[in-house]
Amino acid sequence: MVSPKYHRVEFGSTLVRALHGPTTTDPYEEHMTVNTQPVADRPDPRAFGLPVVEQDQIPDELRSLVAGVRSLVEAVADTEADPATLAEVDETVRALTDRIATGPRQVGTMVRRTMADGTDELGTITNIVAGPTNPAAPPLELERVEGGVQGTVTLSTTYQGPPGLVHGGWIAALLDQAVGSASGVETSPGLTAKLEVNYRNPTPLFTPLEVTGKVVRTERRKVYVSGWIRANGQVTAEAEALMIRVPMEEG
Ligand SMILES: CCCCCCCCCCCCCC(=O)SCCNC(=O)CCNC(=O)[C@H](O)C(C)(C)COP(=O)(O)OP(=O)(O)OC[C@H]1O[C@@H](n2cnc3c(N)ncnc32)[C@H](O)[C@@H]1OP(=O)(O)O
Repeated sequence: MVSPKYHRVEFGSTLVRALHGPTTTDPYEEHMTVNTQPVADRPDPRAFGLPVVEQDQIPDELRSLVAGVRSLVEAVADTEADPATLAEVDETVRALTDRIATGPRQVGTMVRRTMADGTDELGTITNIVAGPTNPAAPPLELERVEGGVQGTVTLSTTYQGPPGLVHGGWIAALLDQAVGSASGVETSPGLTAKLEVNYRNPTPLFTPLEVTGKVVRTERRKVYVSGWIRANGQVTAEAEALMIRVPMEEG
């Protein structure tokens, strides 16, 4: 049973009121048996009023559009086209935006994807680091490894801080995602209470970055997780994080 405290959960500016805990007949629970955590100990987003989309149900056309818009953002960020061309493209982009603006999805819409090893993972569909429908996300696709998760991402100038380097805030964002995901798949989903980042070496753009999160230990709802970013085999940043799992018991 999800704690009453979490029957009111704020996701950004939206107050999500979950009126009922998960029901025992919910088919969603049957999909969660891949995880080591017993199904009853994992929260069902729908009990919080949050819809769940299956990642493989996202239309190929939307995936392609997301990738195209990501390329557009990169092209815009770096363009030196002449003003007449810019004005023409601006008008076209605005017209296209009007065509696809069907209204926002419900804030907090979740996506469930199955990792390569068969583990199910839940995330928000527009998550800024890994959301599959978010062109502003790099995106980082993490896979299960022993004790946590790992994935590779290559960042362009859209993520630039110092010349040729990834912005420090984005380094923290990648690490936050990795530790959050590691905690989620190894235990159950939670929120980051603390994230300490050590920037050991510059993190380069246009270079495959290996991003890792591994659970170190768990104490009740507290999950201690470490994270690393490596470029060309060298650690560029590391993190120590404390995740707090969504409570499943009263109190
Ligand atoms: C349906 C489910 C959906 C889930 C979606 C997941 C999506 C994931 C996406 C991933 C995206 C990436 C991730 C993101 O971007 S997460 C987004 C960034 N993080 C946040 O916004 C979190 C904001 N903070 C909070 O909401 C609360 O403070 C939390 C939830 C963290 C704890 O408040 P809560 O009232 O629940 O906890 P409690 O007071 O009962 O304490 C419990 C225990 O924890 C210990 N403690 C607490 N805080 C700290 C601290 N700062 N240092 C040390 N210890 C701390 C406390 O002493 C106690 O210990 P003990 O007495 O047991 O020893």
